[in-house]
Amino acid sequence: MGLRQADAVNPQREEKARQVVIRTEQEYVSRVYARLDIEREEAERALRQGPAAGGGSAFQARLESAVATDEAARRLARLGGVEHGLCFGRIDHRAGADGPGDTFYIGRVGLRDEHREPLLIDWRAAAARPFYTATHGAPGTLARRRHLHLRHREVVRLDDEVFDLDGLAESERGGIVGEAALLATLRRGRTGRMSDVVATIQEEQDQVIRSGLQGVLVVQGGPGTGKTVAALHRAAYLLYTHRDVLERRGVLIVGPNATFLRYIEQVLPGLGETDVAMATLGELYPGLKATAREDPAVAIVKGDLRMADLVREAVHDRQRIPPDGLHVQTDGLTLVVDAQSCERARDRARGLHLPHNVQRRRFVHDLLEALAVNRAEQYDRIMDEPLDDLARNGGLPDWLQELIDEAEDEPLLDETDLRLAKETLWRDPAVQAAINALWPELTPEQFLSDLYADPESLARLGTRAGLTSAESALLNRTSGAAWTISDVPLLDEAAELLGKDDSAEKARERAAAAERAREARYAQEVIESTDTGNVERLTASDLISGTDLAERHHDDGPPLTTAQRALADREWAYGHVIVDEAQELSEMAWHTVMKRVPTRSLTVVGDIAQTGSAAGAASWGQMLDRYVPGRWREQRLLVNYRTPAAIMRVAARVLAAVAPGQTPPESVRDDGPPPTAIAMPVSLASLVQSELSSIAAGTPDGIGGAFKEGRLAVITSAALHVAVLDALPHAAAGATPEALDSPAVVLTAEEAKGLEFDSVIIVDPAGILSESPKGGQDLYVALTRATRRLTVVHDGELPPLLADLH
Ligand SMILES: Nc1ncnc2c1ncn2[C@@H]1O[C@H](COP(=O)(O)OP(=O)(O)OP(=O)(O)O)[C@@H](O)[C@H]1O
Repeated sequence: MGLRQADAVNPQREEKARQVVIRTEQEYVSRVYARLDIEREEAERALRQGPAAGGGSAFQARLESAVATDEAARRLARLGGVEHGLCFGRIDHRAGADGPGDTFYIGRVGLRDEHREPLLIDWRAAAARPFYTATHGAPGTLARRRHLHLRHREVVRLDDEVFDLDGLAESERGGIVGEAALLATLRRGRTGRMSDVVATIQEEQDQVIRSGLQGVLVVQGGPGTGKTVAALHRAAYLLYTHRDVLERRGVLIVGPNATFLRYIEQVLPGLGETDVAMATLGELYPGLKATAREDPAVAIVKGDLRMADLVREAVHDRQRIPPDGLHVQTDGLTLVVDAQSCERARDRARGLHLPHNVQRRRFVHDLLEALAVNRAEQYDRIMDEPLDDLARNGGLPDWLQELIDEAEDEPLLDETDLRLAKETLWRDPAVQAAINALWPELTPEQFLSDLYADPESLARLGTRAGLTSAESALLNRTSGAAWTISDVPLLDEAAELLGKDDSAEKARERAAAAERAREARYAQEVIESTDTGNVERLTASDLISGTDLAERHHDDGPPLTTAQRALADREWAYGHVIVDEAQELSEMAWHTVMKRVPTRSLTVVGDIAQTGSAAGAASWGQMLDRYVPGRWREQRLLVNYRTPAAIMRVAARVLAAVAPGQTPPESVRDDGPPPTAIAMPVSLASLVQSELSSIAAGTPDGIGGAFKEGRLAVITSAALHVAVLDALPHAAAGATPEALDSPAVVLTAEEAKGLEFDSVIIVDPAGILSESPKGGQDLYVALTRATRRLTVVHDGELPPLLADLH
């Protein structure tokens, strides 16, 4: 990692030199903050004042106001998020023959001074890259990398890595100080929220973060290797580097659950990005928040790709032909359309290759036409009856016969007659009911609910989709049961195949489109002519397109961000999608995710060894080859930044049993007490109390104080869950976003996924192992959540996998 302690040759002289260097850096950092304040004030003023008064129409005034407000609000949001640790690094390039090398300060945003000279380089800019990539073996042109540690706006410590002492100017050679910045960061107490690591990104992570936008990047890494945190920094980097595409199309981050999203939600704002869509899998179908649990056996079936065939078969099955033709009673007549005509209408509608509800319009029209013609024929026959009698009795004069013959050559209904007849028929509830029974208009929810509740259809259609009868039977449930996460891809698939008959809506939209295009053109002109002051446009969130703006401000009400619009639209195509804990996604879930990103620009982050979901991935190829055969690239992260080595040694034995091919990541931390095992009976409340005291006692932060932060989790088997909760009345229960704020929380292994705690108490490891087919993975996840302390509480013998515990 290239971290190096300073040699303390003469402590007094070192200290003095250190103080001088800190003072110099303080001056610079104060300038940077002063600049930030000025830019914030300017943005606030712009927001308060709105646009300069000008002539023009009311619309023009509204739009100008919108442009200025939008611009200022974005600047403020961006500048507001970067206060903490604004400037965290400095790089000094080697001096050359023509003079001293360049020095750059690296920070969360780019800032320029009043002369437009760079004051702070955005960490994502190319000029900042050596800060992350230089190593002692390959320092490039760097002479030194310096980490600046701030408390509020005060410089409290510096960590230097010197690559080339000769390459530094004379005045810079003294005062090389510091403890490894990375280790200092890692030793901090947990706060219940993930924070960004922009100051200490490691080289292997930097490669992930700055990997190209195109294609599928898989980031495979063991627990604590920084997959999540690297993926979030990658989102910020991609938005910065490809803002044209990504700001319009948006970036989506898919996380395993709402708690996890809450856990990571501060990272992107801290990096100056506030406009990224975040959703759980259960939220990918707009309007639904599916959280209900699914039986693992059912989840396996629902996650299988054959379900897409079942949904298709079931949609087709709702397009029916009456074997004896259609018979409808109306106006005292029985109208009839024979089976062949119904079949022709169905095939014609299907031939459109459009979604069910859209094809239905064609089918309804054709059947109404057939009914109208049949009605006209019946009327015709009734009218003709007296004449037929006359003809039979030979009483029909020649002139009348001629007239009748001529009329027979005419169509029964002209175009207008036909349209009116269809309209009249459609108003008759009996006609509507008869046609709806053959080809109903369906919502995805109604459709899927009906299907689940119909064992006969499930069995029949399941066979066509390649399901066994046992698998089909597992899908059966009562109508109205709560939606589960495994239902979401099926609802999504149904929505895709059913579509919406939005012809009326479309007509209205077309009428409005011309008007909007005019507004967009004008908005673009306003943007181009708006003076944005001297804030450097360094982050993606600063720019908005004219079309965006016209759309945002078209309706009254609060403007929508790209992320908000994208999340509300099932058919939104994102510019990039990041999937975290991606090993948990089923085939059907991938099917849904891939629909959201037709360009296949994805970052897939996970650990195959941690797959806990019954329908999850056994390998990345199993899930991805179908969509990007041989075209996904994999990057491995090999260093564990979370779990101390002593705990990881215990976890490694479990890993060897559950995923023999996988190597555990190497722990960068080697601190903390060895993990321990305690046999029941034990007072959980006292144990929790003493663990909380241990972590509150704090780890020195290297700055001089002790952290009052620190979190504890009790991870338990389902069997003992209730008993553990009873024993710990003050602990938060379950993975709720609020639980993150509690010092102690009781979780299952599944709920603990992706999270971390200073101290972890695992209760009933044997229970965790036996409760699910992937119990080994669950135990591995539980063991690797601790950043400092691990205690295992067991009943009876310790499982042999944990024999290494004291
Ligand atoms: N470069 C870094 N500098 C400082 N801290 C880091 C760095 N990389 C990772 N960390 C810290 O290590 C911990 C683990 O990171 P993260 O949760 O992203 O790992 P993960 O690979 O997603 O883990 P898991 O698979 O167990 O969920 C976090 O506290 C994170 O802040």
